[in-house]
Amino acid sequence: MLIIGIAGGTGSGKTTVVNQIVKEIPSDEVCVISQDSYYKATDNLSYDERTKINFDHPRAIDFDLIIKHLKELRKGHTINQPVYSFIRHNRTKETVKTHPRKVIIIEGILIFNSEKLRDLFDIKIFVHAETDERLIRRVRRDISERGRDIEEVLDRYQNTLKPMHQQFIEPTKNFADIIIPNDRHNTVAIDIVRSVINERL
Ligand SMILES: Nc1ncnc2c1ncn2[C@@H]1O[C@H](COP(=O)(O)OP(=O)(O)O)[C@@H](O)[C@H]1O
Ligand SMILES: Nc1ccn([C@@H]2O[C@H](COP(=O)(O)O)[C@@H](O)[C@H]2O)c(=O)n1
Repeated sequence: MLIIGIAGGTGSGKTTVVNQIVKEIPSDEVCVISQDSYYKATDNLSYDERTKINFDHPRAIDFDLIIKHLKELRKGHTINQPVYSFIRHNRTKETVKTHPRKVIIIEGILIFNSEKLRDLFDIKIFVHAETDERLIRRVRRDISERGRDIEEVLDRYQNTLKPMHQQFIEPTKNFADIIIPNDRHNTVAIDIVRSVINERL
């Protein structure tokens, strides 16, 4: 079994890179876990209170549950991965059965922040894109897919996202084995990652 962690700032292209890697691997040999599924449940808060949460700070993430689930998968057990709603800013009641596979990929902005989690990764990849490129992608994606408007995205960017990126995400690039420059679609880097996976399996 090979556990691959893919970190990088919001909009850097983590999900896109994961999809490119996964499409070349038979579906019964790979599973994907998203850190976004593991935002802490906040049923005790009102919607207005939830909109004020700093989602780019490590304390927003249930690292204990991610680590527990990865260890379960490593033992060959199926897990119930939570499902998160960016519209409601909360976990839903649904879960997705995620089965153990030869290759387990986990992606998220803060996954290199926890030492205990980092220690579970066989390969650590950081996806890099310039700040302005990430902001442009984030504006487009959050408006079209996550039910946001331009004011929401820019306020969040200025108040939490940018300072948290500098404090908690960018420094974790130093933990990476491979850094993928992703200002443009980087097919060479994806090919290299695929070869590394094939070699290790
Ligand atoms: N190399 C790229 N060039 C142009 N657009 C990209 C690139 N990589 C990702 N995108 C686009 O940017 C947006 C955010 O990408 P995504 O993979 O969701 O980022 P992340 O998971 O890191 O937040 C998506 O709309 C995606 O299609
Ligand atoms: N309710 C939420 C929860 C998180 N976010 C933002 O999502 C970003 C991380 O997801 P990516 O897919 O972009 O890596 C993070 O920057 C949070 O600000 C949100 O907007 N709303």
